[in-house]
Amino acid sequence: MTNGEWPVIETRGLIKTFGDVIACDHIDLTVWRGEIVGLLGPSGSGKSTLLRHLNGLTRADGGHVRVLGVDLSVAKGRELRALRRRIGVVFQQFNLVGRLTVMENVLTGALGRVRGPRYGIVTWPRAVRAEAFQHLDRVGLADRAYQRAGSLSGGQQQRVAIARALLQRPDLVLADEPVASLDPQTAASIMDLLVRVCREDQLTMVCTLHQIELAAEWTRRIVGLRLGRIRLDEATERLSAERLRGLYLPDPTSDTVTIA
Ligand SMILES: Nc1ncnc2c1ncn2[C@@H]1O[C@H](COP(=O)(O)OP(=O)(O)OP(=O)(O)O)[C@@H](O)[C@H]1O
Repeated sequence: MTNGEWPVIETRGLIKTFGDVIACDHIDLTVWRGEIVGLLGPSGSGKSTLLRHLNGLTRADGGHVRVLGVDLSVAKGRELRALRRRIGVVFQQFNLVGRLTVMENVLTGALGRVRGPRYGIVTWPRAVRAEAFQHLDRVGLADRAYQRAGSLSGGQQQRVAIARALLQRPDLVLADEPVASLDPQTAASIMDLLVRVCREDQLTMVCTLHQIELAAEWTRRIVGLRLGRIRLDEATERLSAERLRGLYLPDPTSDTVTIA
């Protein structure tokens, strides 16, 4: 699919091995600006490894990875740090500093553009504090700004993590199983929030998920991995539940998934 825009993510022949294990096996993936992509596949199929390549945390053994115009096969140092500032990451375990307030956690999202160490909320520029507050409001936690982050529920902590990612003013959001630690109802509300803010801010998102139902409901396109290979890549509305479940069949020889 193309929409006349430039690709935010482009991998060509991406290979990553760990000893005998081929975690990424010739992955060709193009993601266009504004797309909301669900990355599915059984445990060990290579989802996290692929995501780590997109963030420049892992370097490919072969092939090319280009993200937001940066060639990650060669980028390092300042260029890599500048790229990472444009990528908001949302983790399964939220990765907040529990003893700090919600507001202080959100403000760390601006560390890439506000120089110097910061000790306490008032040392941050007023405009950044206002922006952080706006994002807290968007995620529904304006009234919790001065509460310790560690005292919040899992769903609330993930909302704080989303506000922190938004304060980065990212172009791309990478979400690695953002709802895996949450109960079904909270998981749905977090997916709703993530997709809503991405649409509002015209952000591109790649989100690994374990729940087929959530991917079917909240993503526009599903990329399915199995044994390090892309086994399906289609608009979500065209994918039947049966084909999606096929990704998870235990025996590869009985795999009924159509290779895209
Ligand atoms: N640092 C590493 N060292 C050795 N093997 C690794 C490393 N990282 C990943 N692997 C292997 O690469 C394969 C893909 O792992 P990866 O974590 O990307 O899968 P995944 O689809 O994200 O799994 P899960 O859904 O369980 O998180 C697995 O066989 C895994 O054991």
